[in-house]
Amino acid sequence: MIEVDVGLDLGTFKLDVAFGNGQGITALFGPSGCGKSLTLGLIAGLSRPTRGYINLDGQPLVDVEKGVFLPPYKRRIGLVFQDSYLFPHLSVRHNLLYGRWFAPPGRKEIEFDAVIATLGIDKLLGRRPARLSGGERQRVGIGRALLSCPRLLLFDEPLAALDMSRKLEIMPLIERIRDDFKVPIVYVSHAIEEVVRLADRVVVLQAGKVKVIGSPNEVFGADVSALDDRFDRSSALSVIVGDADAVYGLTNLIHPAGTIWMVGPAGARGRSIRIVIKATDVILATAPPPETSIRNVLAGAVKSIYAVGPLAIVDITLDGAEHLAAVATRQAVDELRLQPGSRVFALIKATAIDERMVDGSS
Ligand SMILES: Nc1ncnc2c1ncn2[C@@H]1O[C@H](COP(=O)(O)OP(=O)(O)OP(=O)(O)O)[C@@H](O)[C@H]1O
Repeated sequence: MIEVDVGLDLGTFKLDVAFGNGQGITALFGPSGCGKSLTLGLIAGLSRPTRGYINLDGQPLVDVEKGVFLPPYKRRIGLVFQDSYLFPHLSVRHNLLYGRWFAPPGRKEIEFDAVIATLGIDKLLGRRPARLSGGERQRVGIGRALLSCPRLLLFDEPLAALDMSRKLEIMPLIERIRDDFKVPIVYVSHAIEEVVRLADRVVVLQAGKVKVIGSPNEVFGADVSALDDRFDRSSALSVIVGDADAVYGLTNLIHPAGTIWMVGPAGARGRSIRIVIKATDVILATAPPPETSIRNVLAGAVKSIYAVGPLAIVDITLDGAEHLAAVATRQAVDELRLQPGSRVFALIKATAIDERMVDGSS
């Protein structure tokens, strides 16, 4: 486990963060320039903090006050970046075996064949990186990091350069790495869908400081004041997969506030998954609508209303206690006479929820 409590003074930018992780994936999330990559660099040992300490599994990696600084190659931390920086003159196999050099003697518990099988890269072993697609390069980069038998994996926007279908291929692999190899991961991203799908806990950074720490549901479903990026707000809901409608290609999801239909498959019936709903995809009503084309009606009560210019963010406590954020015009909020405590029905188009929004992990 990692314990971080560090400061870094770069003159124009000051970083001051404290957080820990557990098993699974801890996401560092926040807007561009908030300090996510700097934090990863401090954990990896690519730069030195100006104050504080970082411990990994109880071992000090850096402790400014005690003058401790373990060099990066002794930390047993694997790195995966947006671009994997594979050695162009080496085959995929030799790039992977390069990662092996960093595994400590007698500690090769992560096996070459298992990594190849998990990442589906057996057919690529003889190729040079120039002949790989972006998604394939990322798989190899992940494999190389994993084969060093790291105590921790750091991912810095690993999917940012990939298109949506490549992202959908790689995300389950990251989940399998978490589940099969049990290596804890610190994952930097500013893509909310990725974070909600992958993260077990989220550390939200803002202007170099930790703003909030919690599960995706707590962080993205919390008070609207928890996140500043208000017009990019989304909520994470935990649902159980119900029946699929093969004729129409829809899947029924069960939530205490109502049933939800989504487009496409969501995996096995009875599975617990998270879905993400953008605040701009939610329409508010004060009574359940009669006949409409809207499939999804979730019941709840207004918790708070936050006005920003002509718009308002309405934070709803759904029946069953999860939160859902909606964006509406202030005019609509006034006409509906919404105020904290008002009974409200959130209408969400089925097309707003699809397989991109589904957590495939559980
Ligand atoms: N060596 C440096 N000297 C001075 N300022 C720096 C240095 N490196 C980064 N910064 C600044 O520190 C801030 C945080 O940078 P960082 O790369 O951690 O952001 P980030 O949250 O990872 O952003 P992004 O999502 O865009 O990658 C930025 O304002 C950046 O300009």
